[in-house]
Parts: sequence; C-alpha cells; structure tokens
Amino acid sequence: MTGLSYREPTPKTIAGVKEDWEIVIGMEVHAQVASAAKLFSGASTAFGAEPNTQVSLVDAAMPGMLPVINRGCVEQAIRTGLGLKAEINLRSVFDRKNYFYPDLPQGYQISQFKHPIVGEGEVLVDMEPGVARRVRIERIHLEQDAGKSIHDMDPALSFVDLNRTGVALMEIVSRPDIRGPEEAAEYVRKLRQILRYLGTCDGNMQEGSLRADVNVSVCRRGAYEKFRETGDFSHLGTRCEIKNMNSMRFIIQAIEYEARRQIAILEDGGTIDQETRLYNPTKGETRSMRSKEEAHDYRYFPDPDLLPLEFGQELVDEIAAGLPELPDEKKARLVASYGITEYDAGVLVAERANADFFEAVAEGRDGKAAANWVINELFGRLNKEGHGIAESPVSAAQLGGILDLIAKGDISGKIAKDLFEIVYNEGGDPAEIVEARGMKQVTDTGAIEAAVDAVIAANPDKVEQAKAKPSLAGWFVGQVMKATGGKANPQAVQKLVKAKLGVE
Ligand SMILES: Nc1ncnc2c1ncn2[C@@H]1O[C@H](COP(=O)(O)OP(=O)(O)OP(=O)(O)O)[C@@H](O)[C@H]1O
Ligand SMILES: [Mg+2]
Ligand SMILES: [Mg+2]
Repeated sequence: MTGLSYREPTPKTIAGVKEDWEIVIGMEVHAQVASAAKLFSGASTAFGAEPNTQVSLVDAAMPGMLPVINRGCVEQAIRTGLGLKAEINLRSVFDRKNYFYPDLPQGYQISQFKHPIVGEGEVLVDMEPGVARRVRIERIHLEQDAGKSIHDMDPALSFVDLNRTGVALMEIVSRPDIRGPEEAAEYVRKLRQILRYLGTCDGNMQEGSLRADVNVSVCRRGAYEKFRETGDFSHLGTRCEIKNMNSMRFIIQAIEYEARRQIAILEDGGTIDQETRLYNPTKGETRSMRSKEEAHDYRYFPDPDLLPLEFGQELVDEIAAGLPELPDEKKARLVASYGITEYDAGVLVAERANADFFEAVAEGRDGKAAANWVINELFGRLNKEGHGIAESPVSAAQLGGILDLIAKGDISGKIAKDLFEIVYNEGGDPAEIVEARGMKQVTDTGAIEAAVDAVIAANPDKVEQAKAKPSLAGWFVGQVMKATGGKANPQAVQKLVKAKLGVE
C-alpha cells in the first residue's frame, strides 16, 4: 500500500519492418550485503584494499576449512525481504553451484537454489506522478561472490584477486513484469533506493555493490496478456540475458539494442537462441558470451558442510519492528502532511537524508514554501558544486530562519535569495544578518510613499504616458524597488503607485 493511487504505464512498442513488437524484461539484481565480514568467514569486505589481503583460509578453500554462516548477513536478507513486502522462509537451504573458474577457488559457489531465504514480494516502479508499475519479485537468495580475474595488467599474464571471494550477495530476481527500457532503469533506481533506506546494501554501482543481469525478450501484441492470465511462458519470446550491467544509461541502451536485434531476426524468419550476452558501451552493441547449448550444468546439490538455515518467526518480527519508513510510505505521508506535490515529494524522498532535512525545515512552517526552498534553492545550489545534503553549509535551522523572515514580511522573496547566498557562503544567523546589514523590507508606508513621490516628481513625462497607458505603472514600481534597494514591500509599492497615478 502506497497511499497514492496510480495507473500502470503502457508497454513500450517498437515498430519493426513488418509489425509492432512489445518488450518483456525480467531482472536479476546482485546486491552486495552491507556487512563488515563475508558470508561464511570473518574476512573484511572493505572496498579498495590491496589484492589478496582480505582472504581467510575458508575463502581460499584450503582443505578442511569449514564455512560458518554470518548471522548479520542473514538478518540483512530478512530485512531486505520485509522491505520488499516479501514472504520470509523460516527454512532455506544452501546449495553448491559447481563450475570452474580461476577466481573461484572452491570450484563451486555456495548459493540457494530450490529453497531461497525470501519468496514473493514486489517493487513499485514510479514512472511519473500517478503512473507506476508493480513489478513482482520472485525470490531473493543469498550467495557468495567470486573473486576477480585481472587480464589487463600484463599482456602475457593473468592475475587473480580473491578479496571479493565469499562476500555476501543477495540475488533479487524479478518476474518478467518490466515493459520497457526506461522502466528497467527505474526499477533498478527504485530497488537501490529501498536497499539504501533499509541499510542492507550501499548501492554503489561504480564499486560493483549493485549489478544487474537484464533478461530481454520480444513478443507480438496480446501475447504478454495471455502469459499473465495463464502463467505459461510459451506465450513469451525466448529471452537473452545481458550480464553485469552497472549503469542506468547502459541498461537503457543495451535493452533497446537487444530488442531491435531480436526483432530483426524474427521478422527475417529466424529464431532467437537463448544465450548470455555482454553489452559493449563503446560500440553500443550486445554480443554473445555463451549459448544455451554450451550452458553450464551446475549440478546443484545441498552443501554438505552447511545445515539448512532455520530461524524462528520471532527473529522476523523483531527485524520487522525495527524497519524504517520506506520511500513509498514516506512520499505519501509528505504529500498528506505538508500539502506538497507528489513530484516534489518524489524528489525529496530520493535519499532519506534529503527527506529528513526537508521535514526539519517544514515542521511548523508552510510546507510548499519549504519544499520550494529546499529543492530549488538548496539542492539546486548543492548540485552545482556536486555536493550532497551531508555537505550542505546551510543547516535546516538556518533555512527555516530565512523562511520565517519571509513569512513575517521582514524580507521580500528577492532579498531572501541574497540572504540565502550570504548564509551559504559565510554562515550566520539569518535574522541577525538581516538586522546587521539593513536588509529588512520597508513596510513603513511613510518611507515607501516618499520614495514613490520622488520617482513621480522626477519623471513627469512618464506620468503623462502612464495615465494614458496604465500598464506603465509597472515601470514606476520597478524604479521604486530599485531606489529602495529591493527592500520595499512590492505590494505596498504597487498600491501606492496606482493610487498616485490615478490608474487601475
Ligand atoms: N521470456 C522472458 N522474457 C524476459 N525475461 C524473462 C523471460 N523468462 C524469464 N525471464 C526472467 O529471467 C530471469 C531468470 O532468472 P533466474 O535467476 O530465475 O534464472 P537464470 O538466469 O536461468 O539463472 P542464473 O541465476 O544462473 O543466471 C528472471 O528475472 C525472469 O523473470
Ligand atoms: Mg539468477
Ligand atoms: Mg540469470
């Protein structure tokens, strides 16, 4: 329940040479569990260390070493499941997924196959205010990451770094419910946002903490609806899986390229081979990595070194009780309590710290004005310098102080922007700055009247013109504002100018 109503977006269609096609996408997102230690060993997970300095004997698969499950990682997976409104399985099983690769010393990856820790959930993907897609989550399982092979340091040698080996990952598998390239990118953005709110993954895509395998197929109109009614995958086209995507922009480009590639083959009378592909951003193309025929037989079987993972409902309830307010709920609450638009609320909840800052400013003040100042002035200014809210030189109390001065009529909106610049660059208490620098708005009608009289006396021909053409009154208002250094109350000036000129 989000509290905000929405309709689903229309699926993206691509015109082929012969007919229109629809895209169907399902995602497998690998999210690194936020944890100081690995899934089955105590080795550190810190990013950027010297190669092979964070490798325990378990990670290196020394004979006789036994894995011991990290309770913190299990709790993170449960927390993630709850955040995605998913079923939590009180009993799950770790399996060995067997394959050979130089960066996989065990010769298998410990994963979960038939019995994952988390079952069905959902992610609401926001496309624009009032338009969102509910993407069903099929499962989340816990697994180990592999190491890293390095081929580009020496033309004749390959190196292996095992620091990542054994780091805990959550594989979050969606149903094929995503219907366009932009939706796919938004899905990753929203999932990342929820994980960051939960504190279960830092979401750092450059460092590889969040990577997506994108499964793409195309179908003719009407086929997808038949799939949804029956659950029968044969209504859908054959999927290709684009591995290891870590940028929203490349996800969009890769899906567009891949859909067109498949459509061209199908319209030519060909068939799609189910295969794993890689996207090359420089060429803007996907290319085949391995086909289904060569696909691995992973020989999954329950890991004999590990007991089934079992915990009680009390643990789930305890974690549920400690969940933070999540983005959808926060957005609905901000709209309801502060009277701001859904769009603004969406911007504010992008990061938890942004929303917290806004609430500290808006509390007890005009919500719309607060949203406007936080988003347009403060975020706008911070963005220019590539800063986030944590680096803001203006505190919520200071911005609130500026808003109070506007609300009291002490300063005009224009002066408020100057004041904001001063506070941003020099710091200080807004009310004291206004006092000390004589920035207070002149509301005293006597003083304003004197300024109006002076401008009228100095411009007799303009006065004549304005009497014939009342819209010229605006020019006088401008002159008076200039003469008072922008400090006169604009409404009071306008009223006086019109009265003195005798125009409406
Ligand atoms: N016809 C289809 N078109 C698009 N996506 C599909 C289609 N069929 C399945 N998918 C999606 O493909 C993904 C399959 O992921 P899953 O982890 O279940 O298997 P896998 O890719 O075979 O295994 P592995 O984890 O080894 O890569 C899911 O996200 C699913 O929704
Ligand atoms: Mg998978
Ligand atoms: Mg896959």
